[in-house]
Amino acid sequence: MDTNTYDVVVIGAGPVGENIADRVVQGGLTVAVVERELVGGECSYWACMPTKALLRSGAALRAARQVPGAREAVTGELDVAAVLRRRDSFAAHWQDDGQAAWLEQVGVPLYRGHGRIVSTRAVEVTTGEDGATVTLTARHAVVVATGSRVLVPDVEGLREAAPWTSREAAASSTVPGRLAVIGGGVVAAEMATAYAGLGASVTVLARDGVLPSAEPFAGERVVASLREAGVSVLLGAEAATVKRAGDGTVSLTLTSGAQIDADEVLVAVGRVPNTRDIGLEAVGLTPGDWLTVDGTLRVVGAEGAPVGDGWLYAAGDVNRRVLLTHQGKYQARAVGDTIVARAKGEAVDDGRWGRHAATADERAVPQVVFTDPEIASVGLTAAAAEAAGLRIRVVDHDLAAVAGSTLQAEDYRGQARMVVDEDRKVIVGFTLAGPDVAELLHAATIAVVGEVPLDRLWHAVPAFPTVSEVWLRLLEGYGR
Ligand SMILES: Cc1cc2nc3c(=O)[nH]c(=O)nc-3n(C[C@H](O)[C@H](O)[C@H](O)COP(=O)(O)OP(=O)(O)OC[C@H]3O[C@@H](n4cnc5c(N)ncnc54)[C@H](O)[C@@H]3O)c2cc1C
Ligand SMILES: NC(=O)c1ccc[n+]([C@@H]2O[C@H](COP(=O)([O-])OP(=O)(O)OC[C@H]3O[C@@H](n4cnc5c(N)ncnc54)[C@H](O)[C@@H]3O)[C@@H](O)[C@H]2O)c1
Repeated sequence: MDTNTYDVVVIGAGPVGENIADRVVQGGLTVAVVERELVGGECSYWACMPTKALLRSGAALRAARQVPGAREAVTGELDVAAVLRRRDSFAAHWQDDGQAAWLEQVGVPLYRGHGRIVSTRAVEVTTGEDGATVTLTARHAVVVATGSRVLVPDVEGLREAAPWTSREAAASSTVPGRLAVIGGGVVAAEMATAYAGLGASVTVLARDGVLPSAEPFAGERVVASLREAGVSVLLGAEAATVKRAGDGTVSLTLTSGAQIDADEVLVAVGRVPNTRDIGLEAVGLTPGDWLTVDGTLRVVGAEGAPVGDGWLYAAGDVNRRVLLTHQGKYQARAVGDTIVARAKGEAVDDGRWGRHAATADERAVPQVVFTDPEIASVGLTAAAAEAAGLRIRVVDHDLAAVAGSTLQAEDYRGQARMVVDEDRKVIVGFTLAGPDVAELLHAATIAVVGEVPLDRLWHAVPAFPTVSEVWLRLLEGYGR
């Protein structure tokens, strides 16, 4: 038997590629994984984990300062070196031995190198700097899980100024004195929060506002608290030119003519797919494009038909459905099980909420933005629900007006919003803004995914005195 032939070949060992391999092995097929950097991908080393570690100490300090008794015990500021050390450990010191060992343990061969599709079901891996290659052949499927990287916009001088991307922001061993941030999305909001907490003087150029795709109150509360923390948030501001001087200072000239000087500039205006050099031309697709997929995550061409006989799949960031680790891993479970089912000639259950469909990607995506306050949301915002043609009713409640919140912290500030589909009497969207609301989100996710009728939710009684009592207040606000 050709030892380079497997049932499935996965290109990319980020969180998504790892989980695809796991499902395929669980299903009794063989699989090989190709990775050119670190097993674990962006999330483990330069995204979710290190950034949340950078944010967590500041959040813990704020929480302690909001509770009399604990407040008095806090006698200093953040220990920056200790925060960075903890971050380093959460990034596994940028070593992937642990995750590579896991692949070995579950019986998945790892090919280290750059993977490129060369023909139907064949992936060539360039394994070393000498250009040595090995070709892997898949009996059933190839899955592209190559993720995404930062988008650097065409701002004059920006590339030459060697800006920070999310990678440098996540992994820096120093805190710049002055940090300018271009962008107002999730990365910009979280990194402005983290670096302000670590002592940097931060300016945010939020051309399109802060967290513009969330409920408006979310962005407003984050802007207010960033400003309270000393961050200069310039709404509507856009960089026109960027220049780094010999002493390292970066000068940004805005379209308004104003100038901002900083020690580093972080660019955080979105992502592009890692598809430039993966052999898409070999299957009639355009290198550099996001991959479009059908309901079972098979890559489709311009006409909407699967590539070839449907042997090519794409999951995670690279298909642009949802750029979040947990949704990518959810897709991984679906795609892994689908490939196994098709290989065994079993029926594929790709109907709405079917075992092989990633239905939640459409209308039930949970996300937590770890700013101050935390923004936890699932499903549609009111604006998105209206744009989707739903007849909705919005119910808001002040999170501070719940017994559990008053106990949680002095001067607790927050807001909750429930978006109800009036025709079906179910929740289609839920957003919480407040300290420590992240862990409240899953209840809302279950209500949205389960399409639990409002009159049944009255029987889901929140414990007293918890912040979850906001559920009762929202139902009372809606009326019985
Ligand atoms: C700063 C930041 C913070 C984030 N925080 C969160 C968060 O808190 N929660 C959350 O859910 N999401 C978060 N995300 C998003 C999350 O990181 C991504 O959604 C997730 O990493 C996508 O996983 P993936 O496996 O699709 O891609 P990736 O993690 O990008 O992994 C792809 C892998 O493929 C490899 N690869 C690429 N091309 C090739 C090739 N040709 N050959 C071989 N290997 C290749 C890469 O080296 C990489 O290891 C964050 C993103 C950023 C930028
Ligand atoms: N906690 C989390 O879940 C988390 C944290 C970080 C990142 N992520 C994920 O990573 C992805 C990337 O995050 P991101 O913040 O880079 O992207 P984003 O899409 O969240 O935000 C980018 C922002 O930049 C703005 N923008 C676009 N082009 C611009 C330009 N030329 N000049 C100025 N502003 C411009 C957009 O209006 C948008 O608000 C997101 O999809 C997000 O889901 C998730």
